[in-house]
Amino acid sequence: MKNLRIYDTTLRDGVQGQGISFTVEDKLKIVKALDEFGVAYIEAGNPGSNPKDIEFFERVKNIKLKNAKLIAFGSTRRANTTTEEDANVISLLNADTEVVTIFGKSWDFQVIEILKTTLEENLKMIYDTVKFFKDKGKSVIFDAEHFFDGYKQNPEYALKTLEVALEAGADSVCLCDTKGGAFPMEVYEITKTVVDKFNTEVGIHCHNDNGMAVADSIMAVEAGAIQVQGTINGYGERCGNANLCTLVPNLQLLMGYKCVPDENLKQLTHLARFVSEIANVTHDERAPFVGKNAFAHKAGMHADAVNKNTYSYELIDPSLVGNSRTFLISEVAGRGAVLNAINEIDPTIKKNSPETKLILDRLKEMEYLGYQYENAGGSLELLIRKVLGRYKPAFNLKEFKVIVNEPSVNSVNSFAIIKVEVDGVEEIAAADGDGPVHALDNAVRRVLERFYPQIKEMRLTDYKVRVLDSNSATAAKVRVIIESTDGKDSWSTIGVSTDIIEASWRALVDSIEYKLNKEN
Ligand SMILES: CC(=O)SCCNC(=O)CCNC(=O)[C@H](O)C(C)(C)COP(=O)(O)OP(=O)(O)OC[C@H]1O[C@@H](n2cnc3c(N)ncnc32)[C@H](O)[C@@H]1OP(=O)(O)O
Ligand SMILES: CC(=O)C(=O)O
Repeated sequence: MKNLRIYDTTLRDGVQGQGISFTVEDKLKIVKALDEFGVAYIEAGNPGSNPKDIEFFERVKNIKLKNAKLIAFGSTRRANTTTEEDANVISLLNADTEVVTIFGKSWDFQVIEILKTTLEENLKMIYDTVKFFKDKGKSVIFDAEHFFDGYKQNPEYALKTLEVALEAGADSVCLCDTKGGAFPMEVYEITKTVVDKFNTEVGIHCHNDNGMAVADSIMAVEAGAIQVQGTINGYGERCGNANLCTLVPNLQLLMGYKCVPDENLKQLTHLARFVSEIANVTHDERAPFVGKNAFAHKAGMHADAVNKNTYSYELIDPSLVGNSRTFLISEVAGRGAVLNAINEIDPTIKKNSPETKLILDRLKEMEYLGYQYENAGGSLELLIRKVLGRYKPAFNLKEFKVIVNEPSVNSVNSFAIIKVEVDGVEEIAAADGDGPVHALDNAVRRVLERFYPQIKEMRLTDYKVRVLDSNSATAAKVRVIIESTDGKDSWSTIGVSTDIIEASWRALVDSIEYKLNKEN
């Protein structure tokens, strides 16, 4: 099994992505998590860029890393100056890391048009900067910026930049598809040329502008690259960098390369979510391997097959990357899929039992009316209980009234009055609220708490409304989904109606009934 070195740049190229910014504390937490996961290198910032990164490199010295080497990143010296007087170079030195990564231009067009210097001076900038850090005892990785674009237009010059970096003592060279437009077959060919020509460790750093960063990185590895750069969740400049959460499982579990210790791979889903959480970015649930949907089976035939043998529709055992399998129950489900949910309530029911068919038919009728059970597990459980005769309504609604006053007084504009009956006893309560649904929620709790004090433990954590047929304008049907928790469990319930208050009421009743039924 060939060992690869995983080089994470979430804290450097990752923060070049739109919307991504970490505090020093965030960076320290992510460094610890990446080190636990077992990456070889953590490129953690650009000390020549900002005071935050300078503070980070000062504070990170107090953290003892078990697996990873920390890297400070920066450019070659500027044109027509010396390394000693270049502020970026000096900041990089002051970061005091054992390894530095220096990026320099490998594309002649960029040298002329962007650096506005000569091809010869660019080679000197690379040589001087690498040599400067080697003389200071550092390990140096040379990131050949725009290497693939450069190679396609002027291969001699692109190769020369690598040669100069190696002559100056660089310990490895990394080929960058900086503009993110390379195709996998050309990455393979060009990387192979470099691997065959130079006796050094070759790395790959791909951007995703044409959507091929992961494929490109894999082809570079196949051509002999052993250092693989990328970011957690693919964050990075423009369309992002090669996503390590996709790359690592592909390389290690499907292709047989060694990236991190096998047992550490189980941390991957947690790591991906942890970084999303810190970045304050909604986690991509469709992400391969680490998204909630990566092992979610919805089509009836798929769910049936997975129940028989998981190999039928799963690339890997989800637990290998710390993820888990789910079955989504919907109108495209078959008996095999609903059986899993039924068996949680009654394990004696079989796929061929008449109840299974009755539940499936009821589910499909309700989805036809606009219900969607895959995100409403609480209501699904109640539907199953009702068909199985394992449901006892906690109360009967006698009536409710909701009054909306405009203009509102002190932002309270709604009142609700409700009458219920529990075991032959009728009770009435009234409450106000910030809107009609809030008032109704307050009133129903107030009246039911007299019978069921445990309702006090419950609170709503989310309320979503979706218009199902917007072309019916204000007569449109709406779907309300409510999420609730009692501190121990969380559950979602659904209501559908052309009247938003009625749809909300149905979701609210299911939420309360779910709580009371789960305790019986
Ligand atoms: C492909 C990559 O992702 S490489 C990493 C890029 N990362 C970043 O740019 C983030 C950090 N950057 C920064 O904080 C700032 O750009 C700084 C502090 C480094 C420089 O800021 P400024 O001095 O104000 O320059 P500015 O950002 O406007 O322009 C970039 C300068 O770097 C030069 N430059 C660009 N690439 C290189 C290189 N490989 N080697 C040397 N100089 C370079 C440009 O020619 C330009 O120089 P000029 O001012 O003489 O025209
Ligand atoms: C170095 C780097 O981030 C790039 O070339 O994309």
